[in-house]
Amino acid sequence: MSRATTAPTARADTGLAVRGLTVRFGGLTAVEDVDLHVDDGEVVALIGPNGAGKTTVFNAVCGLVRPARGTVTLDGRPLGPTAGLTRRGVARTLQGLGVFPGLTVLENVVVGVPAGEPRAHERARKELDVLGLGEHAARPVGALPYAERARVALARALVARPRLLLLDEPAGGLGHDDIAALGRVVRDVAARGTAVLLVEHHVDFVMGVSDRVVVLDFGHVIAVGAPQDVQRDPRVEEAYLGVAAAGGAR
Ligand SMILES: Nc1ncnc2c1ncn2[C@@H]1O[C@H](COP(=O)(O)OP(=O)(O)OP(=O)(O)O)[C@@H](O)[C@H]1O
Repeated sequence: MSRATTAPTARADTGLAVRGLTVRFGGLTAVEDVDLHVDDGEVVALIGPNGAGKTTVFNAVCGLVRPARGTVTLDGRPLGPTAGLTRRGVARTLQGLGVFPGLTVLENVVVGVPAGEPRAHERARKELDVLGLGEHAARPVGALPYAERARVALARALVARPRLLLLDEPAGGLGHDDIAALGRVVRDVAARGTAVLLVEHHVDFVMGVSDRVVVLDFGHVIAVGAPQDVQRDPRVEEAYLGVAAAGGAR
């Protein structure tokens, strides 16, 4: 059995590669020298206790924060600021979903089709059907329960047919059945060759859906490995799972 390790999985020329990422907010070093890699067709979860630096890494990948040091590349080319993400085949969902409550379900998903690509409405309808939202197409998103709104946000990301999908706490606020359904969707997306990076607190979801788990603590990677190996790693138990068992936050 392989053990969880802190060694980077280094293949910088395909997929997402984060190398030596250091981000500072004034005098605070939020993440330091973080390496991670997400290959095509792979689901990688970034976990860690509150304040470990997960969102900071995610935001650096999205171009929302500027690293003090390090690089973020997709297929060997630097990932630029947010505006360039769609062109590079990157789609993401955000905590709080970011859907437009006054627009219909269909309109929200049409927004996700990259500008200039044909048959936007047809594509959006297909995506809604795949995610079981077809019957809600004409309803305002604001009228839907949270779980359906979360699926609209996911549909909007997927309709872009991303080659890299970034999910920020996708299981947050969902019940057991919706989390199971989300897991199936994420695995289907990866099976089509998409690289998936997710930040998530829900340990069972992470363990069920991920090929690899990267554990952050105090801004450093403390373990990388298959979910079952990471789960047994004493450093992780101490830093994260033990904390989660004791109540979630430190
Ligand atoms: N914009 C900011 N300005 C100053 N400090 C920040 C900023 N964003 C994050 N931090 C700090 O950086 C560290 C890492 O925060 P981050 O939000 O990345 O952690 P996290 O693992 O995502 O936490 P959580 O699970 O609570 O979302 C924390 O100490 C946090 O207070």
